[in-house]
Amino acid sequence: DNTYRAMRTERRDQCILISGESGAGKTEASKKILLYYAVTCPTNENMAALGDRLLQSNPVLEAFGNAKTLRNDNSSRFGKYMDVQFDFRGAPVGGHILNYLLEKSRVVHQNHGERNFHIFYQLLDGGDDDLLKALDLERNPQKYSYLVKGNCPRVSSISDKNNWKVVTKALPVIGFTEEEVQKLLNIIASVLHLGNTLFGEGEEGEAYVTTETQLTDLAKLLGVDVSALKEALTHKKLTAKGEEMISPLNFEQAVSARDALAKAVYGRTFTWLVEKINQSLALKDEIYHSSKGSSVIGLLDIYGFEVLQHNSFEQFCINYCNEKLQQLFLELTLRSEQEEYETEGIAWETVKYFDNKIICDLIEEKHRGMISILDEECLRPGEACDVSFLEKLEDTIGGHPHFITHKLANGKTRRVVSREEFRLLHYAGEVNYNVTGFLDKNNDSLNRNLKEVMCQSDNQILSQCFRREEVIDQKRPEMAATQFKNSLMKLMEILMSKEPSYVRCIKPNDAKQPARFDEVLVRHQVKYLGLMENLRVRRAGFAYRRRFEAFLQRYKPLCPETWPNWHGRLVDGVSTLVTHLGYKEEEYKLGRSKIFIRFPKTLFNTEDALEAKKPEIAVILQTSWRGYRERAKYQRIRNAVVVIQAGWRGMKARRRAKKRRQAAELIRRFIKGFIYRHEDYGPENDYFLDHVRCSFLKKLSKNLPRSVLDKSWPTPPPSLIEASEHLKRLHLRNMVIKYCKRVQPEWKKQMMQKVVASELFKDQKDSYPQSVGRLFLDSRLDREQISLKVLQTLGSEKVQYGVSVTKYDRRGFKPRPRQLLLTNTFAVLVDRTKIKQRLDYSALRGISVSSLSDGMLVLHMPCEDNKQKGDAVLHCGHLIEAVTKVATMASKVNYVNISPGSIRFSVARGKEGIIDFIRGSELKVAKGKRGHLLVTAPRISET
Ligand SMILES: Nc1ncnc2c1ncn2[C@@H]1O[C@H](COP(=O)(O)OP(=O)(O)OP(=O)(O)O)[C@@H](O)[C@H]1O
Repeated sequence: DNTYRAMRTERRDQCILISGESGAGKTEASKKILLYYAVTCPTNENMAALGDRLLQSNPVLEAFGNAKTLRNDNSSRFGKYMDVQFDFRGAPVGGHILNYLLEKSRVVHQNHGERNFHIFYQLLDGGDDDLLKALDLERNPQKYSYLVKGNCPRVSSISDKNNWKVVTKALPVIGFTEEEVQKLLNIIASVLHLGNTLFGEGEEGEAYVTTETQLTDLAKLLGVDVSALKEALTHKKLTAKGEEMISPLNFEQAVSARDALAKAVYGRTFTWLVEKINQSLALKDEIYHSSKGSSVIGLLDIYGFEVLQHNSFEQFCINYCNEKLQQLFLELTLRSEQEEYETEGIAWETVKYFDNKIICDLIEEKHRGMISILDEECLRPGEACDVSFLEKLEDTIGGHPHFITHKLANGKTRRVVSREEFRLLHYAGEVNYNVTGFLDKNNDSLNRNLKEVMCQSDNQILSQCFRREEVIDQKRPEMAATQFKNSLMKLMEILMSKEPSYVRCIKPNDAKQPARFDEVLVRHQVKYLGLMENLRVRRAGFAYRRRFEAFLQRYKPLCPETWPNWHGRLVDGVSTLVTHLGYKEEEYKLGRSKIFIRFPKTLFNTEDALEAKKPEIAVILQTSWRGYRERAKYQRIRNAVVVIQAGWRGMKARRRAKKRRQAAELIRRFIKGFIYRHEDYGPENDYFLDHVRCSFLKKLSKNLPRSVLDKSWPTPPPSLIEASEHLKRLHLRNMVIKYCKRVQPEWKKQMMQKVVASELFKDQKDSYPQSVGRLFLDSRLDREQISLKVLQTLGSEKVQYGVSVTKYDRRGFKPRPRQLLLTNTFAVLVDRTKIKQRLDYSALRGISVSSLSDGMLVLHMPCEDNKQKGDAVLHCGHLIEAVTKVATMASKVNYVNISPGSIRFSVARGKEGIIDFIRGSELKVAKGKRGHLLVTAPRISET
C-alpha cells in the first residue's frame, strides 16, 4: 500500500524486494502483494482481466518452477522479478516477468526427502486416464526414475490433484490454446520417458539403448525422428580440422547426454512458458498511448539463502544472488542514508555495519573472482576437472578471509571441510560447497547432434526453444555462472533505478511448523540481515525527508505567511511553515536542501492538518464565487467603463488585491487540481464525464480571454456550466483588476471619483448620465479667482476644490453668488473676500439633492443655537462633481439623500424651510406657495 501510494503521489517507479531464507515466506508475501493490487486497484477497461492473469500466472509458474525441498514444501527453484505497470489512474495495465536461473539439475536428481518440480506429480495424480494414456504415462510416480531419487512421491501438505485442477484452469486464462497445452504436456511426459530411457554397454564399451519401445513413445512426444534420437543419445559429433566425425558414447556419457537433454528440454520450456505468460501480460497496443506517464512497481521474489547438507553449484549461485541483494539493501538503506546526513550537514554518529562487498568481490571480481576462475577452468585446454578447479581456487584466492578449503584450514576447521569442498563465509553464515559437478553445470552443454535433432522437432514449443541458428553458430555461449552474474548485474540496475521498499521475511523454525518460534534461529537471521543496524539508523535517523521546494509546495496552505506563495529563500519558507505548525526542535532538522522529520507521527499530523484544511480552501473558493454572484452591479455592467469602475473599487483596498491573488491562485489550482484529480483519481467517477470535464478545462486554460472586451468563452459541457460561470466571473474580475493596475494615476483619480459618483447618483438622479460622461476637474475656480485674504485666513488648510454657487438665504430665498471652497477638514462659503460660513465636515449631518436635473443641494448643518446658521441651501452648476467632492472629503458618502419631491431644511432657531421640485422646460428657482422655494428642473431627453 505504501509503495502503491508512493508511486501514485511521487510518480516514481517503485520496487519491492522480498528477501529471506528458503521457506521464510517470500513467495507467499509476493502473492499477497499481487492479490492486494488485484483487489484494491482500479481496473482499466481495456485490461480488465489483467489482475486475474497476474494472479493466475502464479500457480502455473509454481507448478513448473517450484518443488518440495527439505526446507520448504513449495520452494521456488528459480528467481522471479515481476514488473507490474500501472496507468495514470493507478490501474494495472501490463506486466512482465524476468526469470533467473532455474535449478535444472532437479529434473534429473533430487536429494533425499526432496521432489522434482511439482508439475510432474500434478500431471500423474490429476491428469485423467485418457490423458495419461495419450501420453503413455502411468499414474504411479514410482515408475519414473526422475521422480524416485528423493524417495518422496507424496507430501502431506500438498494436494497434487487439486493443484493440477488449478493449473489447468489457469492456463487458458493466461492465453494458452488447447494445442499449446497439449504440446506442453507432451514435453513434460517426454522428460519422464527420457528418465526411463536406459542404456546397455556393448563389447567395446559403447552405449546402446535398451528401452526401444519407450524410445519410440519418447520420440513421438518430442516430435522427432526416433532413429535420429537414438543415434544422438548414443553418439557424439565432433568437428576436427573441418571434418565431421561421429564417435560412440560410453555408458556414462550416454547417461549424461540423456540427462543433459532432459535438463535442456525442461529448462528451455520453462523459459518459453515465462515468455508466453509475458505475452499475455504485455501492455496492449490499444492502451499503449493512454498509458503514457504510467509507473511501474517491481516485485522481486527470488530464492532465499540456502544451506543444505550437500551444497553444489546451484546453492553457490543462489547464495551469491543473496549476497548481491544484501549488498543492494546496505547500499540503498544504511550507506546512502548515512551519506545523505553527511551531505546535508546533519549532525550524525555513524552506525557501523558489516559490508558484504568483500564477499561479492570474492565471487564476481573480474579475473580473480571465483566465477572467472570457474570459467577459465571450463575453457582451458587440457584435463580440467572439479578438483583442478578447487586447486586453482586455492592458488588464486587462498588467504581470503572468507574462503577456506580443507588444505587451507587448520585444526578444528579442517575437520568440517572435506577434501572436495570449499567453505564460504557468507554474510548469512558459513556454507560448504562440494565442487563435484561444478564444471559440468557451468558448461551446461548439450551434444551438438542432440541439438540438431531437437531443432527438427515438430512440437512448436520445442522448435522455438531449439533454434537452428544455435547449431550453426560456432560461438561458444556464455558459461552458466557468468550468464547468471550478468543477469544479476542487470537486475541490480533495474532495482537501483527504482524507489525500493523491503519485505524481510524471517523464518520462525526449521521444521515447517506453525506457531513455533525458534529464538536462536530468528536471532541469527535478524543479526545477519543487518536489521539491528537498520533499526538503529532508522531510530536515530529521520523517518522522512523532503526537498524544501516539495515540502513547501505541499504544505504551504497550512501557514498564512507561506500561502499562497512564499517569496523568500526556500529554507526560510520551510522554517516559517514548521514554526507555524508547532514542530518541536527535536522533531525535525533542516539540512542544506532538505527537511528531515524524525517521527512519522509528526508528518501524519501535518498530513491530517492538510486534509482538514482542504474544505477551508474550498470554502474560500465558494465564498469568492458567492461574493461575486451577489454583486449584482457587476452583472449589469453594460460597458467597459463601468467594468473599470468596478475593478477600481477592488484595487482601492490592499486586502482586495490580496484576495485577487488568492482567487487567481485558486482558479489555477482549481483547474490544475481538477485536471490532476480527474487524471489520477477518476476511477471511482465516470471516466467519460471526467474526460469531458478535463478536456474542457484544458481547452479553457489555453483559451482564456485576454481582455475585458473579449467576450469569447469556450462552451462548457452541461456538467460544468455552473463552474464555468464562476470561472468566467473570476477571470473577468482579474482582467479588470489587471487593467486597473496599468491605469495612469491621473486617470485612476478620475475613476475613483466616478465610482463614488456612481454609487451616489447612478439611476437616482436625472443629470447623472450626462455628468458622469464628463471629466471631473480638480477645481472649477482658478487660484486667481480666490481672494488672497480668504486663502490667508484659511492658513495651512489648502483649498482642494472650489466652485461658484448660488446661495439662497433663509429669509425670502434671496439668491447670492458665493464660492464654495473645500479643504480637507471643512468647507467655506465665501463672499468675494470674506468667509461667510464655515461648514465643518465633522458637523455635517447630510447632503440632500433632488432626483431631477437641477443643481440644488442642501448641506445639513447643526442649528441648535442662534449662533449656528443652520443648513446651507445652494445651487451649483456642477452639482454631481461638487457633491462627490464634498462627500469624499467629508467621508460622508452615506449621508447623501436623494429626494424625488421636496427637501426639508432647517434654519436658525429651529425654523424649517421646504424646497419643492417639479419638472419644467427650463431651470428656474423662485418663491413658491406657502413660503416654499420652488425649483423647476429642465427635462433631459432620453438620448
Ligand atoms: N505469512 C505466512 N503465514 C503462514 N504461513 C506462511 C507464511 N508465509 C509462508 N508460510 C508457509 O511457509 C511456506 C514457505 O513459504 P514460501 O514458499 O513463501 O517461502 P519462500 O521464502 O518463498 O521460500 P523459497 O526461497 O524456498 O522459495 C509456505 O508454503 C507456507 O506454508
